[in-house]
Amino acid sequence: MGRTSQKMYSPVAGLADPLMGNRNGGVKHAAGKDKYWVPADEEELLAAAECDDEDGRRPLLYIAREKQHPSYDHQAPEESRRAERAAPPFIVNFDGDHHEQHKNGKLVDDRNSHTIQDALATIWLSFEMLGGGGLALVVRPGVETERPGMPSPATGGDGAGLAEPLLANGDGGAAGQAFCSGGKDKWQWVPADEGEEEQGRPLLYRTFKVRGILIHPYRLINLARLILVIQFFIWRIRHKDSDNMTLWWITVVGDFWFAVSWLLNQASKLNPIRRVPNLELLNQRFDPPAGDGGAGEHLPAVDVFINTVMLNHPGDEPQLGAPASSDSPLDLSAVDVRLPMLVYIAREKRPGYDHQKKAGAMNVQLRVSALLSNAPFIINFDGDHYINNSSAFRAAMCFMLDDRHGEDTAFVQFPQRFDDVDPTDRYCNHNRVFFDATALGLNGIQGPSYVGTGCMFRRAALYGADPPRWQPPDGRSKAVMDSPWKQFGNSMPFINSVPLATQPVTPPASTLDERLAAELADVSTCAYEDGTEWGYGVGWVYNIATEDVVTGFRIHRKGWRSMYCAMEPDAFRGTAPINLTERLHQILRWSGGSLDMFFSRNCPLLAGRRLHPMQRVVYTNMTIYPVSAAFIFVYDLLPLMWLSGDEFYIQKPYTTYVAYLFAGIAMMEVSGMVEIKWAGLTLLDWCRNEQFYMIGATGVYPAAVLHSLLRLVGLKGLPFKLTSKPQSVSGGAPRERFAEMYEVKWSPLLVPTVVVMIVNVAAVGAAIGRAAAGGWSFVQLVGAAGGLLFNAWVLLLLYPFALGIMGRWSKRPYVLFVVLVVVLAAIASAYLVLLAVFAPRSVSPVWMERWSVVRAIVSPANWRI
Ligand SMILES: O=c1ccn([C@@H]2O[C@H](COP(=O)(O)OP(=O)(O)O[C@H]3O[C@H](CO)[C@@H](O)[C@H](O)[C@H]3O)[C@@H](O)[C@H]2O)c(=O)[nH]1
Ligand SMILES: [Mn+2]
Repeated sequence: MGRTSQKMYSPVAGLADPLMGNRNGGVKHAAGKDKYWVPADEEELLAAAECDDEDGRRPLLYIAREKQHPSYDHQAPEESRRAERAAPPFIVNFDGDHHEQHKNGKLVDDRNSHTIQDALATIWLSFEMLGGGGLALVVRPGVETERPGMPSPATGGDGAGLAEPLLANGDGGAAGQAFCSGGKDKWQWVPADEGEEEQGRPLLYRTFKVRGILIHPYRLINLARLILVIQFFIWRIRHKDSDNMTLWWITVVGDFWFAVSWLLNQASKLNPIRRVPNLELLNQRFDPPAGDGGAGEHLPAVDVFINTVMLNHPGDEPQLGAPASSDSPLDLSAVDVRLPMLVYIAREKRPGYDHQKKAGAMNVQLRVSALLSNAPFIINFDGDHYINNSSAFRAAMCFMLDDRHGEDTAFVQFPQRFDDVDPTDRYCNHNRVFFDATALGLNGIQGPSYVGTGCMFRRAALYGADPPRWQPPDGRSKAVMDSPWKQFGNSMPFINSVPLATQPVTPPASTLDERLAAELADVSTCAYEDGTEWGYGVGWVYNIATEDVVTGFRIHRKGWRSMYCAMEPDAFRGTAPINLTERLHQILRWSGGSLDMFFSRNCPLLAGRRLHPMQRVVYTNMTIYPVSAAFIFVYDLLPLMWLSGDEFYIQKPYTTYVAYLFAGIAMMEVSGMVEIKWAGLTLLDWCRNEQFYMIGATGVYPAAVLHSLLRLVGLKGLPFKLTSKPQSVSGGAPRERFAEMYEVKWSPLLVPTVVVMIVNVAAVGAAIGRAAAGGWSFVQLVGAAGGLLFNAWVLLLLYPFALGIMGRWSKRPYVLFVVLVVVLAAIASAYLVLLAVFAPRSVSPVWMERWSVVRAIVSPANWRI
């Protein structure tokens, strides 16, 4: 398909000014490659949508830039059009469940609409599988009416809520001050940076620490627990007394591992830090409104990366937006608008080349954007996430541009928040404990880990540069300048762009001529990365299921910091898997990937001294945690003992052992209770977290351990599945709410947890049978009660799992209890019968008498009538 260069840049229907790259004008490409490259136009987009085979995907580049096109909506459902009209000027929304977002008219935060325009953003969409159906992108041009901290029509003239995004009620005032004093739910936090303020430096963000009345008891409890744990081990070693020494050893090792993993997990939580961006100050310093003399600098540019992968979308075809026309809902004639450049990339995929999934797509975006806009900052979103608070980009800028640690800050991570999770959050999709407690602990060290989406990066950090605080005195960053082609590949324009990526303000994007188009095509090929450091030392990291944690780790390892920014309304929101099996596969991917990282050259224990010692502890915990599950699994099966005829004790004196365990667990739980206070969580959030940990620990984490062992001996390991998302169906009958949650999808991953459940229920039944048989001493009774407590605890933790495998029945949870009681009664009586038959002496005479009656009735001798 030869195209003249003139045609290449001519407008196509649906876009006012698209610039399409194709490689035909290029000079670098061997003719043999041609079949992988096609001109990008509308028909091709449609054709590509139908091509969803994994290998041999053709690359596609589609560029629309600047001005004039008011709406670019792939789905263009009537609802979304209405929302567009109702909402203020500038919206970017990319989300798999677009329709739902519009339902309540609450598509995005509608109070401010400047983010993208102010930050001069460029948007890059990378299609893994051009499916369009679930993707909706609405880009609306900004109108010069409102600005954070200024009266805005959308907030009825009260811009205070914008100036202080962390104040839920918008009770503004000087940023940070009101946050700690006025906010009624924020009494837990006090300023921690007063000294810095005195030096008269402008603080683009404020730092808060937990109020002493909470944090001191918290630390004290954990110190006490540490002492208790040490005491416990001394006691156990001194009392090598057990009915079964093998089990004794297993439990000593197991308890020791639990102690270590508890320490790894707890240590990083002791100094939680919250940071609050001061948007008002940012606005004063940068881009002051017209009439202010215009003395301020401009905010740096941001490239916005969005990956989309469509899964199971039944025959949805992308629709390109309607051409701008007279009945367009927006009249832009009177406003000064600048629509960001919009680039669609479907990179080349070719048999024989590992496309490296998301990491591969990110790296192509990194290169293509370097050639077109080369913004010093990048923000990335998964296809299933969208922007919810348009002040978010500016909030991130507060951290990047602050005088204190700004230039050493590689990324600003926002929490992941989710829509359409059932209200009880049955499978802990919200991950509140991580995002509201753990992350704040990391914030007090070197910074939060990168979690894959909703994260603003400094481009140079992704290229492997050293942070200024670790740069050699001669000012040259070795990592970036040494033999650049070996690191970055052969594209000279790309290599030339690298040093410019650190400039605060990016020069205007280059003009898209034929040579550039060829270059863009070239950097999107599979072969481009051959023999380079892409995926290793440069960009997103390859060959791992959790590219996010590793990519963040490599950046921290170089000595960069990161910042955590939770704001209200949530900066970004996304979708989560609410089906049990999907959720388990998700955490299998995470835990398997994490363990792979531990056993790789990116092991945190191997990192150099630039990694903060406590940050090393954090990453060690983050990668090795699945190992605990091996022990948890064994412990969960210990109740099997109840089924054996004889009773025995793992550790004697048994009551002391139980007392230690009880005290240790109680202290841990109390510590958790204090933690939810300062994290602003509910008891339910916390319970769900405990429950889901146990669910993972019984089935998924052991599988992850198995996976890593397979990989260690050179096998392939387990295959990881992509998370499938709740599908939104446009039109038709309204779907059942959370239908996906009630679907039972069998998978081997469910089996171990089912086994643990059966064992524990059976143990309780047997214990009841035994107790009923009578003849127990007091000590035996106490032992039995302790055992029962353990069983009940395990079962309570597995409750959401039980609901999950009940499918639709879980809408009536009482069914579960009826079944439980019936099963327990059945097991208890069966156990009693077994005892009567095989060990009559251990059954009390009363039961034996009854038993003889029963036997007489069922005895064949009496069957004759
Ligand atoms: O071949 C692929 C696969 C995935 N993606 C993108 O990766 C995202 C993450 O996949 P998803 O199925 O949503 O998995 P989650 O478990 O929800 O993802 C979490 O965990 C991943 C690491 O396992 C991180 O990359 C994600 O950012 C993080 O949200 C998708 O939305 C896509 O945007 C691609 O671009 N290409
Ligand atoms: Mn996701």
